[in-house]
Amino acid sequence: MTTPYKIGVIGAGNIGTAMAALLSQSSAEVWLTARGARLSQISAQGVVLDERGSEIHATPKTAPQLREPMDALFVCVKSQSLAQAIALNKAAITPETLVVPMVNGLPFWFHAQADQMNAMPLLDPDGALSGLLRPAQVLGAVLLMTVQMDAQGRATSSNTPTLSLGCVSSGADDAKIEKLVSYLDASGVRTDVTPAIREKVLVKLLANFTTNPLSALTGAMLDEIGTDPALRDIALALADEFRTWALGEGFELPTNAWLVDLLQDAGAFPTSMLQDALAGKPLELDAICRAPHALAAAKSQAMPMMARLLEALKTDQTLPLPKPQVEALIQSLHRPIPA
Ligand SMILES: NC(=O)C1=CN([C@@H]2O[C@H](COP(=O)(O)OP(=O)(O)OC[C@H]3O[C@@H](n4cnc5c(N)ncnc54)[C@H](OP(=O)(O)O)[C@@H]3O)[C@@H](O)[C@H]2O)C=CC1
Ligand SMILES: CC(C)(CO)C(=O)C(=O)O
Repeated sequence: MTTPYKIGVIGAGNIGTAMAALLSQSSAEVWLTARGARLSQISAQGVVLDERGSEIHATPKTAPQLREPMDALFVCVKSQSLAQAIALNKAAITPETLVVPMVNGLPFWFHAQADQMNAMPLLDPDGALSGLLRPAQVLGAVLLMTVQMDAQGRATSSNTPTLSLGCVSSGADDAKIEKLVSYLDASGVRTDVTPAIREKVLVKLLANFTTNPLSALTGAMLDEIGTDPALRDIALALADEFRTWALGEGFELPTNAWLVDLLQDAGAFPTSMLQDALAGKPLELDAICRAPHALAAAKSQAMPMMARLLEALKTDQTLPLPKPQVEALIQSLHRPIPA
């Protein structure tokens, strides 16, 4: 008997549920981890993904944590839970396992080189990620997919999943990556392997940095941020700050005209951070906002607009803010920044 190709998916939220359902369409043995009531639910009923009207039902193997080595691991938790999730599932990770963190924001591996992770403090606070993972086994990922799960645990995806993968350092095993891509292809996940994964991450992060905290504070949808002059000015000031930092890192990012088109075309879509704010969940502020802000500060580049938004997000008020407070905030964000 041949040994099956084993893929672990950590976290049965929006993305993990969708990935487990899709990957179960290939011949891989798929494991999905969850906790509490969600673990009981997926163990009893499997997972369901509605992909633009066609339903995928799948019954991946389920567990609270993985206890055997995997060929590949997709880590589908929020960025602030990444280190803890990797540590909890370390039995699944051998030096041969490909590990794909599927999280938004600046990745912990962004400054990885050959055999050194050089992880960023805010993104790997206790060094767990650098301690457990070799740079050559980590694949950077940019996932273009919009998934939302209802109270019954049924996930709905409104677009065809598109995934860009890329090695984060030299020394990666191309044959292993090709094999993983063949399972993704068989799952209906359109995948490309790119040498420009850092640039792709920054292009997506440009959109997240400029819209996510602003939407969480104001409740604005993407098209509103792209259309309302007061909100758009704030978003474009944030884009200028982010673009300047990225240029210092060696990456030239798309223009403000590109960003405005993207926002206007997105329609009345709530950012992932606004969705979290509305659900009372913790926000991915470290990976999306604080880490770029801290890296810029380390190079003596101020990000005054982001600093003001982070200050506004420090309060323990319910988000989004009530309308009068939103108006006051927008006015204050338009005041000149003191020298
Ligand atoms: N939703 C989307 O359309 C998109 C999301 N992303 C990004 O993908 C990442 C995941 O997002 P999303 O799926 O929406 O987030 P969710 O909050 O829906 O899912 C995260 C899941 O991880 C679970 N989890 C956390 N820690 C563990 C653990 N140690 N063991 C098992 N499960 C754990 C959570 O469980 P519990 O509920 O128990 O905490 C939750 O079910 C984020 O970085 C997001 O920004 C990227 C593109 C699109
Ligand atoms: C839609 C987009 C690009 C907006 O920032 C996003 O990825 C998010 O909200 O997480």
